[in-house]
Formats: sequence, C-alpha cells, structure tokens
Amino acid sequence: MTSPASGGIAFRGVRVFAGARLLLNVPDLQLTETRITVIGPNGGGKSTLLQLVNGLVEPTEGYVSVDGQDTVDQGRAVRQRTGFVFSSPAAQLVMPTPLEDVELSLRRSLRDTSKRRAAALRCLTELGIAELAERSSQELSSGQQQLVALATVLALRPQILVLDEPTTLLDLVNAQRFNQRVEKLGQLHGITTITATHDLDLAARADRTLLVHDGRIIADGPPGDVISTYRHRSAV
Ligand SMILES: Nc1ncnc2c1ncn2[C@@H]1O[C@H](COP(=O)(O)OP(=O)(O)OP(=O)(O)O)[C@@H](O)[C@H]1O
Repeated sequence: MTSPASGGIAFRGVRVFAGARLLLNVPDLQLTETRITVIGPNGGGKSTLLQLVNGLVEPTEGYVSVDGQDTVDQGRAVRQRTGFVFSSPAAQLVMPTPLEDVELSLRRSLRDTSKRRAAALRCLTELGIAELAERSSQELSSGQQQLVALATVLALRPQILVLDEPTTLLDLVNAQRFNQRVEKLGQLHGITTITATHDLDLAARADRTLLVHDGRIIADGPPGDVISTYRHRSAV
C-alpha cells in the first residue's frame, strides 16, 4: 500500500492565479478513491482543478503530485499515466480516420506498424466501435467522435483518466453508453477516474464528490451529501 503522503493525487498549498485574479485555491487535498466526480456552477474552477492533475495547468503556488510524482517537474511521466478527455472531441481528433488517430497515440509505445495497427483495432473493438475504424472522423456523430477520443486516450493504458464534461455534446442514450463504457473499462483495468460533470446522476455514481465554487472546494464527501448541498445552494 502506498503511504498517504505519496499515494493517489495530492494538492498541497495550491493556488492558481491569472494575473492578480485567484482562479483556484486548494490548500490540502488527497484523492485516493477510484471514482471521483467534480461538480459545481459554471466558472467555479472544475476544469482548472482537473487540468492541474496532469500538468496542463501549473500551480502558481504549491504543488500537485500523482503517486508522488510532481505534475510540473515530472510532467511527462505524470502525463504518461494520466489520460485527459476533453468535452470537445474535435480537440483530440487530428487524423483522417479513427484507426489512424489511435495509431498516432501508440506511435511511441509500439514501433512495429502491424502490431500498432492490431493494437489500435483491439482498442476500438473494446469500446464497441470497430466498425468506425476506417470511416472519416469528420463525418462521425459527436457521440461517435467522443468514443474515438476516449479510445485514443485508453490506448495508452492510463492509470488515471481525467474526463472534463465528456458527455456535454451527447444525447441521453449516447451519454449513458459513454458512461457505461468508461465505468466498465475502469473496473476492468483498475483505472481511477476523475470526472467533471453537470450531470448529477453521473456525479452520484462515484466514491467521492467535490463541489467547486468560486475557486474553492466547498463540499467534499459521499456524492449524496455533496449533491444535496449543491442543490440546496442552487435553489432559486
Ligand atoms: N486561461 C485562463 N485565463 C484566465 N482566466 C481563466 C483561464 N481559464 C479559466 N479561467 C477562469 O477561471 C475560472 C474557472 O474556470 P473553469 O473553466 O475552471 O471553471 P469550470 O467550473 O470548469 O466552468 P464550466 O462549468 O463553465 O466549464 C473562470 O472564472 C474562468 O473565467
């Protein structure tokens, strides 16, 4: 077992500024649960919090570590084990077809092109989208694109998966399908997931939920309690 000081995701004395403006203030946070959800109003700081986990945002003060590795000093190592899925899949799909995008993710870990192609296909198959492999990515629906974006990240077998409002563009059926696949693969491969979401049903399916408001974590604990606090505060 890892020690509480180094295991999981740790924030110590973290403050993020944009100029003089304080965007996020997290004095002390240790995340060791498998499924974590982050909720809160627009502009509260959820994305900033998530992006600190893999060094996409650097703390102005303090530090963030993943299993003892500093997200700034050891950013590359952290990013190798921490996959990030954005709300807009277009940001993550750069190749003409899904198969080529997953192959691109694997270019460093698998040099042999035929093995790489086979691994990319396996990854698409695992997500139930093998039939999309050679379609034009631009012509896929948002839901299909979001699953392909997830495949490009999962291909690298991350230990931690950070999902920033991943189902915003999806209809109810596709959002449920996406969430079920993430959940199933998370359990299958022992992946920790941290998901920012406005979907409170999804937020409830977690071991721990954080409520972020005005750049601070104002509630933290079992999802039911934290969601009630959020609903209570948001009541108009
Ligand atoms: N690069 C940046 N420069 C300046 N301010 C920023 C930057 N990125 C975010 N902010 C500000 O930081 C605050 C937190 O934004 P953030 O995107 O983290 O919130 P959020 O909770 O994810 O919001 P939403 O639910 O709308 O996605 C906002 O006031 C936003 O305007």
